[in-house]
Parts: sequence; structure tokens; C-alpha cells
Amino acid sequence: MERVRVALLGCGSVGSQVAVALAPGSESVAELSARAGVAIELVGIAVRDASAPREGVDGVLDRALLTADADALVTRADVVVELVGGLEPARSLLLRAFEHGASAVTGNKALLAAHGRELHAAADAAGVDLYFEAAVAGAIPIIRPLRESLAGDRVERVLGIVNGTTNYVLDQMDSRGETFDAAVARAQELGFAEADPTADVDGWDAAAKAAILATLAFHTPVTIDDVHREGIRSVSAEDVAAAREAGAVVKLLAVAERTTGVDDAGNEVEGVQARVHPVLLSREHPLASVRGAYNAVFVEAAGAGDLMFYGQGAGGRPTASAVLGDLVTLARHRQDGSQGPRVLGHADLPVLPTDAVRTRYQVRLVVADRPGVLAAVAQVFAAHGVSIETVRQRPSAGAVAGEGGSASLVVVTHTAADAALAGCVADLSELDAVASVASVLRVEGDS
Ligand SMILES: NC(=O)c1ccc[n+]([C@@H]2O[C@H](COP(=O)([O-])OP(=O)(O)OC[C@H]3O[C@@H](n4cnc5c(N)ncnc54)[C@H](O)[C@@H]3O)[C@@H](O)[C@H]2O)c1
Ligand SMILES: N[C@@H](CCO)C(=O)O
Ligand code: NA
Repeated sequence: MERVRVALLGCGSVGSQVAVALAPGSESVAELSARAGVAIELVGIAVRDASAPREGVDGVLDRALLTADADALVTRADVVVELVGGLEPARSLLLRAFEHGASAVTGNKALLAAHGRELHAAADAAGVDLYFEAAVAGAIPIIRPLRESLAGDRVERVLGIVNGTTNYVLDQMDSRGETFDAAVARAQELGFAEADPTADVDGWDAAAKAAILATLAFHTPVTIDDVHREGIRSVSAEDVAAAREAGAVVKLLAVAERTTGVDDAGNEVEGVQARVHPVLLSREHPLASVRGAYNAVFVEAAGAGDLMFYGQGAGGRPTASAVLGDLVTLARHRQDGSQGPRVLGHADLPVLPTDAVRTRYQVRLVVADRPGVLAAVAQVFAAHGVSIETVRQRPSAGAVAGEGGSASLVVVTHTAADAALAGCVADLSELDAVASVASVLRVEGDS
């Protein structure tokens, strides 16, 4: 093969950076071609409006490369780089590319989390590659480590801070004492958060990434519908302040793990679980040090032990770095006729239902400081079969310390099922001695 023809679909934040790096005649494309061992040739860029001005691209690239006909463009390529986002037409364009024998690179987590199984199967059937390093944690190499470097190990658990917007918001609440609304507004001003921050703050973006991480880590197709999802809207400034006092931090984590649960037929089985929710994390945990809009993925493997991957999870240039890395690999594969490792095809674990989630919990109560209260509270946990790990008591903020006042009681449980915990909370609220259940948070790492 003398050259690898590349079709770029989409010329937005990420696509425009990829386009500039592949500009015909540029030093950068010459360098990428040298690394690939074959000439990389950009043959076209599909956009919505081929006549619209394009900042950053006009003057760098020949406008004749722009086309509004993505369907035709994919049939002229050896590698298609999909950066339009969304489910359609991205899905159909990739399937069409595979039918025509092209490989593909995508950064589209939403598409992979919904239709990954179909797309991987279509690529396998066509004998071509589908690479997607940019889809999880942007620039951070995490797909390739899971797919290739750890192929000889047994991954037990993956914990990720995979959404920069929510990490920025929680970090502002922690470091500046801001409210959730003020922190979201600041993230929007700085361009981290979208005008409609739903996909980020409600955990949709992280859930798509959790599905992809779980699929790779456990060789089992996991979709976004399989992911238990809670966002960060319920996290209050008081939760974050209380966490800080207790030497912990609140983070939105994507968790993919090999665990046991109860399947739909009521049997205890080993399986895969994927979930996204806020957690209380000890400041000792490596993920607690991930500040601002940065991302990190923490992998627990049987042989390797703990690994952590850290860096920028978003932004045009950082994300384009991951896309271009995939492109160089696929160009090499086209040149030597090889193919990357299969993603699916050796599934061995069932995906556990989302209501089978079991985690540790921290329950913060405001209680009367008088005899018998602790025993009454402990009795509620016992009645629901929830085992207590630690109990801490201190005077409530503003309350007079000592007997007769009110106290803040912080109970951390061992692993418990959601339903059992919900039963505890309902019964605790009914106790005379309990003024309020101030917060309920899941716990990861040592408390
Ligand atoms: N921006 C990031 O930081 C980031 C990080 C990781 C992954 N990603 C993923 O990369 C992809 C692209 O993201 P982005 O931030 O560049 O988005 P973007 O919205 O900036 O760019 C997408 C571009 O595609 C164009 N487009 C949409 N439909 C089209 C079609 N049918 N034909 C031609 N063009 C079309 C849009 O007009 C837009 O210019 C998405 O899947 C996103 O999830 C982005
Ligand atoms: N909105 C995402 C961008 C990368 O997917 C984030 O905040 O991390
Ligand atoms: Na990545």
C-alpha cells in the first residue's frame, strides 16, 4: 500500500484539530506518515455546510477538501475518522465504512455505549479495525492499556473520574466552599460545562464511559442501559464540607467491577457491574488528588496490582492527540495487513442488573445527645441486616456540646444492598431521637 486515504467526518472542536494535523503538505502529516510507515493522505472532510467559514481551518487547508456528502466520502477512504458525535448518522456512516472495507477511529462514547456490540461485530466481520481511544478520558491512554497491555492479567475493578465538568464542580465546592449552582455557573463561564449541563451533572457522559470501560475490562458487552446512574445534583455544600472535616472528598466515580450479585432469576452469580454515582473517598486514595477538570482512571488488576492513568479528559487538542494515535496505528495495520485485538467474542461474565448494586454507605444523622440513642440507631441497622463498620459522634454545628444537646452521628456501613439501606433510612427518620437524616453517601476506598 503506497498511501492510506483518510476521510474525516466532522470539523468541530476535535475534528478541526485533527484536520489541521493532517493538512496535506504539512510537517505534521509528514511526521505522522513517517511514524506509520506509509503516506497518510486526507482525502476529504465531511461537514454540515461546506460553504461556511471555518476558524482555525481556513487558510491552513484547501477548502476543496470540504464536502457535505459524508455518505460518498466514506466510500473513498481506507480509514474513516468519525468526530460528528451522536448516534445517527454516525452509526450508519461507520457501518457503511466497514462495508466498504475501511477501518475507523471514533471518539463517540455515546455511540459505542449504545451500539458498541453491533459496531465491533461489523468491524470484525469485515476484517477491519475500530479504535476509540478518545472516547474515554480524552487524551489519557486507557483503552489501549485495557485492550492490549493488560490482556495477560485479570482486571478486578476500574474506578474512573471520567467527567471533567463534574470533577471541576465538586472540586470548586471542596476547595472554595461554593454551592453546586455557583460551581456549575463558574464551569460554564470557563467553557468546561455546556449551557445545558445535563449530560455531565446527571452522569450520562460518565455512564457511557463506564459502559465502555466495563466492556473492555471484562470482555463482556455492557451498554449504557446496564449502568446504574446517579448524578451530582443531590450533593450539597454541607456534604462536601462534612467530607472535608472527616478527611474525605466527594467525587463522581464511574465504577466497573467483577462482583457477585443476584440475577433476574434470583440466583447468586458472579458477574459484571457498572455504576456511576457520587462517592465519599478518603483523601488518602490516589483519585482524591485529581483536581479541577482533570480525569484519571484507577485499575485494580490481579497481577499488576493498582495502576493509575491521569491527564486531560477533554479539549480539542488533547482529544485529537488520542485520535491521531489511533490513526497512526490503523495506518500501520493497513500497511502491513494486520488487525488489532478483538474487543468482543470471548464474553464470560453476565452483566448484573442495575438494582443489584451493593456499596458501603455513610449515613449522617442529627440526633439528640442522650442515653439510648446510639443503641436505637444501631438497632435499626441491625433490623435491616446492615452491618456497621464505624460510628463517629461529635456535637452538631452550632449546638451546645454535652448531654442534652444535639449531636451529629456519622455511621459508615459495610457493603449493603440499596434496598436494605433505603429501609434503614426510612426507619431512622421515624425515630424520636433522630432530628434528621442529613445525608446518605456511598463510600469507596478506606474511610
Ligand atoms: N470535545 C471534547 O473534549 C471531546 C472529548 C472526548 C470525546 N469527544 C467526542 O468527539 C466527538 C466530537 O466532539 P466535538 O467536541 O468535536 O463536537 P463538536 O460539536 O464540536 O463537533 C461536531 C461537528 O460535527 C458536525 N456534524 C454534525 N453532524 C454532522 C453530519 N451529519 N455531517 C457532517 N458534520 C456533522 C457539527 O456541525 C460539528 O461541527 C463526539 O463524539 C464527542 O463525544 C469530544
Ligand atoms: N463533557 C465531558 C467532555 C469529555 O467527554 C467532560 O466534562 O469531561
Ligand atoms: Na483516552
